[in-house]
Amino acid sequence: MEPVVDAPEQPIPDERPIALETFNLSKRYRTGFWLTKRVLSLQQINLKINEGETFGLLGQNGAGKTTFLKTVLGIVKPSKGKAVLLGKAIGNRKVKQRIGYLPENPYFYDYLTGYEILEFSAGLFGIPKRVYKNRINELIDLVGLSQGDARKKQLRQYSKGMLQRIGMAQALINDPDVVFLDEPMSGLDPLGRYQMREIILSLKAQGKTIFFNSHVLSDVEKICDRIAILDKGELICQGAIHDLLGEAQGYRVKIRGGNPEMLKQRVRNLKIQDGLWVGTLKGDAQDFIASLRLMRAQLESIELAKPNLEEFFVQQIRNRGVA
Ligand SMILES: Nc1ncnc2c1ncn2[C@@H]1O[C@H](COP(=O)(O)OP(=O)(O)OP(=O)(O)O)[C@@H](O)[C@H]1O
Repeated sequence: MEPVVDAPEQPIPDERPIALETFNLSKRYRTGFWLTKRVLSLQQINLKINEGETFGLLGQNGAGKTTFLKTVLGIVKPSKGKAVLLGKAIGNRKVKQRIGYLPENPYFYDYLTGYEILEFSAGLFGIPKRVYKNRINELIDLVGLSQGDARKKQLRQYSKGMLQRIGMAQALINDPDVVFLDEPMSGLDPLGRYQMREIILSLKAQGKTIFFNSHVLSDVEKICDRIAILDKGELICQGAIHDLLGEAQGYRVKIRGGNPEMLKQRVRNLKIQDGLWVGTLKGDAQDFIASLRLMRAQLESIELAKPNLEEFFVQQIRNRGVA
């Protein structure tokens, strides 16, 4: 009789259709007076985002986040590689009808009022008046500009936060399936950030695919299903936040006494807290415990700790010896 062997556990495939996929997407800018200098802003990026997913692209200043976004939207031409958005190559007109985009620093005709700029955008999409009248009112409400006379004010009288909100409304005028947001929280005060998060979460609840660039890692952690980190144009990791943080977990220790130089060799982010050394173990916990006597240290506590996204981000960048 054949021995019964348990089938190996297969990962459950994600059945959702792919909203965006890039294949070795690369961008090299030419700069300098004679355009002889080259900046490699994106290096062979392979990224996949499923429909209905909220995806955050993280990276330091100049990492290539905006370049990535502009490249997949067809605003910037890739030097190599390709991207497929909603099943079509970059620049497809029908696809453009189904996407919304909030640039990092949106430019508006600032003599138009909030209502007029939305009317103008609706016109660009060919949305009939009977449809856009209601939609504009709903959007003005959604982005929190329905109070007072904001809709009637010219945009030159808007604050940075108000401009960001009207930019968000503009990005949603065509009721897009995929929304691209470049630093949507930038320039917002804490209440504004909270409201922007709520708007993004409501779009997520409607099943829209949301892609956004951000520096504000606490927001990303609250909103995103998956993230990727770009560093100097290279993708250094991507995955579900839960999985990435889970893999990066380590032991957090509290230690009494001990030689700080020796402790630093074994404990990351070592600092003093309430008279104890505190940090995260670099290597094996058993080895560390065995070496405590040598370091003249006493272990007060040891616990499994998941880093938050900010710690994870810093760790990833440091591991590349960049930060
Ligand atoms: N039009 C351009 N011409 C030349 N170089 C450019 C151009 N746009 C961007 N770059 C360069 O490409 C690199 C990536 O820039 P990008 O704006 O994509 O980064 P980012 O991650 O969005 O930065 P930030 O967070 O500061 O907005 C930088 O070195 C930048 O100087």
